[in-house]
Amino acid sequence: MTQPMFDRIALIGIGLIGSSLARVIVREKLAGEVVISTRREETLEEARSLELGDRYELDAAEAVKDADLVIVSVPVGASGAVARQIAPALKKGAIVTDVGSTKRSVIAQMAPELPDHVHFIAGHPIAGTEKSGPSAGFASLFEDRWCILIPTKDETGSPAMEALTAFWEACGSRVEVMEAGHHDQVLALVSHVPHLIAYNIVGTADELESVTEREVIKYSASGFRDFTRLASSDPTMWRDVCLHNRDAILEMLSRFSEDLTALRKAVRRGDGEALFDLFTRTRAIRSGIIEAGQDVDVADFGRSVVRGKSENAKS
Ligand SMILES: NC(=O)C1=CN([C@@H]2O[C@H](COP(=O)(O)OP(=O)(O)OC[C@H]3O[C@@H](n4cnc5c(N)ncnc54)[C@H](O)[C@@H]3O)[C@@H](O)[C@H]2O)C=CC1
Ligand SMILES: O=C(O)C(=O)Cc1ccc(O)cc1
Repeated sequence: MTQPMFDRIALIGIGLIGSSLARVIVREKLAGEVVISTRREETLEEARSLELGDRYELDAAEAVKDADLVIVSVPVGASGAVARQIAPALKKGAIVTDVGSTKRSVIAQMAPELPDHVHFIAGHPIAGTEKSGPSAGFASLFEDRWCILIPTKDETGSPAMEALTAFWEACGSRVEVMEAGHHDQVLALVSHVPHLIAYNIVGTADELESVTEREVIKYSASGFRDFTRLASSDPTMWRDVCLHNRDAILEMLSRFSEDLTALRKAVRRGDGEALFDLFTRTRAIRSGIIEAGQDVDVADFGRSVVRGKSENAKS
């Protein structure tokens, strides 16, 4: 029998992401033992009844003892508290990582709490759904998805970095290394602001007195349905994302508002040429993404979009 990649993996937080990791770790036999910890007893019991791990601990410090890899999968606002809790129990040489949707804040919260004798490498799988909780996860979630890693200290090219890269690749992902600030800008544009737009449009529909709820349900075409899917995402997770990537989100929202004002003006003036030009440009971006399939390079996509260009997809 081949050796598992890690003797013991501790998963702190067992919602959509933590439980998907648990499932793929078991399927791919990536750990000798999987230890699961979460804050609430009911959630831990749910994980136990789903048989997601080998051991279940309410105390996160107990869970990380002797673990070679610790993956923190909690709402980003709880990262500092979790790091503080686990710090005294971490094994020398352990790899500590996370999956949070924002990176500058998570690193600022966790790095000062963790001892020098561990390797802290922040992470973010760009894979998810609008669902949450232990039963929402599935083993194939990370397949053909990008996972962004952000080495802290001098982990670039280190054995820990190589081991974590190999771990994500075994989960089916492609790994890209990125700087935290750049990650936060790119994700503000391609994920955080789109979620805010969805929350906003669904909120607007909810408040519009001239349109009944029945009509919204009855006539919603797939475009609006897509918004309702995003807007049903977990409120705690998205509140934390907004609070912890504030600057980048505000910057992208300003750009968005400016462009929306220009679009509004084109509609008001009946400027068909401006509307046609914009719709042609955006259609090309979509085709580029589809043609490139999973070959879209997240960093390139982000860089070009953040720069405001559309040469985003590798062909
Ligand atoms: N949902 C998604 O599509 C994606 C989420 N992420 C990130 O992954 C992280 C986890 O998200 P999900 O798994 O979707 O959330 P979830 O709501 O499904 O699960 C969160 C888990 O964290 C636990 N938890 C909350 N506070 C805790 C604390 N103080 N100590 C210990 N456990 C605590 C909860 O009990 C639950 O088990 C978040 O940081 C999110 O930004 C990253 C990629 C995709
Ligand atoms: O459900 C969707 O469409 C998503 O966008 C999932 C998602 C949510 C948050 C992330 O940080 C990454 C992926």
